Amino acid sequence: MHLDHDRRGAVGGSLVDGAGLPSPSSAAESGPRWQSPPGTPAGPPPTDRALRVGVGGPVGSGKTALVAALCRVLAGRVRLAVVTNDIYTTEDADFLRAAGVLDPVRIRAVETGCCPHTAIRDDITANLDAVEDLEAELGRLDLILVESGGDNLTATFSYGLIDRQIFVIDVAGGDKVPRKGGPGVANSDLLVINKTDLAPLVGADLEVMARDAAAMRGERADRPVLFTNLRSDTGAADVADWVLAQLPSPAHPR
Ligand SMILES: Nc1nc2c(ncn2[C@@H]2O[C@H](COP(=O)(O)OP(=O)(O)OP(=O)(O)O)[C@@H](O)[C@H]2O)c(=O)[nH]1
Repeated sequence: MHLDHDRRGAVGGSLVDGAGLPSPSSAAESGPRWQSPPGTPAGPPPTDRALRVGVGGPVGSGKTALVAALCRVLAGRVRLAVVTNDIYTTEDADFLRAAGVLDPVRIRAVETGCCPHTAIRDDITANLDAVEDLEAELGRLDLILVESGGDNLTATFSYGLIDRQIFVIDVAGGDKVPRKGGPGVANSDLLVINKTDLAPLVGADLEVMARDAAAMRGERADRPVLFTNLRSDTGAADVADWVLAQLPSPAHPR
């Protein structure tokens, strides 16, 4: 398989056959240290409340761009709301409101005042309050996206807050990032590798990233890897399809 710089694909899933990929690099060959033990993938989707999907990843990887893209695709198809997290501001919520991707009343900002991972993993109270407030005010929802503040490769969500988690990394840091591993790269329900348009500028090899991500994640069909270029929305529809596939039943109209 050849991944050109503007093409999205998947490994560990059904969208791209990883059979033609080069063999794992030596770093990945030693085996993922963060791979989920058998039996710990996300459970069945809830049927009595909205599906909660966390979007996490390093600073600037494209989490807000992905949430905006998902809102553009999904807002007309499901009853959707968004919670954003920033440390000291409401920057991401303000961006989404200004972009007009979702009715502003459906967007709630959490100011964590602390390291982003604390608010999505250690003390999830503020985020749970925001999610429950949205559900109380807006009535039955199908989907709530919870965007974490930008953190690092160790930051993942508590499954007490969300039902599925998307981890977003980007190409700008070089093609070494997937083989550095960490729980987001190895264990997230969906790994998104964004900014494929920057690959030629930073000398990143997308095939290496695909191969190392697959090695870290164990090439599980239920936990794919998708490549995106959110400058041009390339791949966003595939992420949206993955999100829709997590819902318990056919999406309700808004
Ligand atoms: N070239 C390029 N730029 C992108 C892409 N996706 C996002 N960006 C830009 O990258 C910057 C950071 O994007 P955000 O979506 O704000 O990233 P984030 O992960 O939400 O950032 P934090 O919340 O600060 O951690 C912005 O200037 C985006 O316009 C992409 O696919 N390609």
